[in-house]
Amino acid sequence: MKIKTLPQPLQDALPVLQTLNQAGFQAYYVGGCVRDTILQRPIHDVDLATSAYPAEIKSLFAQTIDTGIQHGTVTVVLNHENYEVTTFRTESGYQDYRRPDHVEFVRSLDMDLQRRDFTINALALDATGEVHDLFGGLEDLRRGQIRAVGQAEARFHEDALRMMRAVRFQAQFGFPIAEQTLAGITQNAALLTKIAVERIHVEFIKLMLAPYRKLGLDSFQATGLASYCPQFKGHDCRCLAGQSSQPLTSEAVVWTLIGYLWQLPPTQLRSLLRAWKTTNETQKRVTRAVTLLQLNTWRDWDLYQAGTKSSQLAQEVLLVTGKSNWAQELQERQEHLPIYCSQDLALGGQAIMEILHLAPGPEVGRLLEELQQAVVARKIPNQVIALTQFLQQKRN
Ligand SMILES: Nc1ccn([C@@H]2O[C@H](COP(=O)(O)OP(=O)(O)OP(=O)(O)O)[C@@H](O)[C@H]2O)c(=O)n1
Ligand SMILES: [Mg+2]
Repeated sequence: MKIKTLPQPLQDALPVLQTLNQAGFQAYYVGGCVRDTILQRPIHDVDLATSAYPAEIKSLFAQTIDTGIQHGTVTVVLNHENYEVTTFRTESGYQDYRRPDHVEFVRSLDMDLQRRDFTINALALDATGEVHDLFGGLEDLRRGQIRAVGQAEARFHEDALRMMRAVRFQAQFGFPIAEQTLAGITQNAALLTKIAVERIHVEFIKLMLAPYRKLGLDSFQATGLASYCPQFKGHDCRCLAGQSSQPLTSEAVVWTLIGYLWQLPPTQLRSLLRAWKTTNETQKRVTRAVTLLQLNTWRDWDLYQAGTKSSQLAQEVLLVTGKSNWAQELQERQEHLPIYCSQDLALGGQAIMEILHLAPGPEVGRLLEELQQAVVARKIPNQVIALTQFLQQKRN
C-alpha cells in the first residue's frame, strides 16, 4: 500500500527521515501515527524508528535531547516540534511483566516490528509513502480488528499494560478484539496487578472518553481485567456505558459516573479516587458532584455548596444516564442562583469587620456563611444596604 499524500504532521517530520536516509540509514514512521494516517484519524505524536544508533542520530541533527539513550530513543527538535527517534531494537527478559531486562539495537526493521503489541500498531511507513506490513496489520485495519502480533500471551507477558491498551483501542476504534487475543487477555488478566496504577489510569480514562466505550467496557469486564483494577472488584463496569452514546468530556465525569452508578458512600468514593491516584482537585470536584447526585431533593444551598463545576459534572452524568429532566432542572437552578461563591457577596469579610467593629476571627467567617445562606435562600437581596441591615439586626 502506498500513501499518496501524507497528513501534515507527517510531512512536517519528513526532513528527519530524509536526513537519516541521506546518511545511509533506514528510517520510518512507526506506531500510532501510521495507524491513524490509514484510519484518517487525527495524529497526536509522530514516532520514528531508524537503523541508526543513538550516537549516529545525534551526530546528524543540530538539536537533540537524550530522552532514553539506553533504550535507543533520542528526541530530535525540528522547527519547534519534538520527534522521538528510536533505534530499531529487540527486547528480552520481561521478568517484571512491565519492561524488558535487555534491549538490543539491531539494524533490521522487521525485528523491531516484531516486538510491538498489535498488528495495527506494527506498521511502518517510509519517506516515499510505502507502508511496510509484516503481520497483516493493513488487513486488520481494513476489516477492523485488534490482534496481537504473534502469540498474544507472549505480548502480554512482555508488558501487561497491553491488555488495557487492547480494550482501550477497542473503545476508540469500535473494532472487536480477535478471539485468541481476547483469550490471551482473559488468561493473563491477573498480571495487571504488576502494572503501576498511573499507567492503568491513563488507559482506563482513554477507554471511558472514547466513542465506543460500551464495547471496551464489555471486554474490560468479561476478560476479568476490571476485577484487577483498584477497588473495582465486585462492581459491574458494563453499566458505566450509561444510556447515551455521547462521549464523556472529562476524567472528572468518569469518576462522578462511577460514584453515582455504584452508589458509593463518600468514604468509599474518596478511597477509590485515592487508590487511582487522582489529583486532589479531581477528588474534591467529584466528591461534591456525587454528593449532589445522591440527594433526593436539592435545596439551593446544596447547589451553591457543590459549586458550578461540580454541578456541571452532575448534569453531564444525569444526561448520560438518561435523566435529562433532572439535568435540565439542575442546570436552570444552578444558573439562577443569586451568587456562586463568597466573593460574589456584596459585602466581604473586611466590610463585616468594619460594620460590626469586629477583630479578625472565626466570628467573621460565621457571619460570612450566614450572609451567604440568607442570600442563596433569597431571604435578602445581595446588596450592600440589605446585607448591612441584616448584620446590624443580628447585633441588636
Ligand atoms: N505497551 C506498548 C506500548 C507501545 N508499543 C508500541 O509503541 C508504539 C507507540 O506507543 P504509544 O504512543 O504509547 O501508543 P500508540 O499506539 O501510538 O497509541 P496512541 O494513539 O495512544 O499514542 C505503539 O504503536 C506500538 O507499536 C508497544 O508495542 N507496546
Ligand atoms: Mg503514540
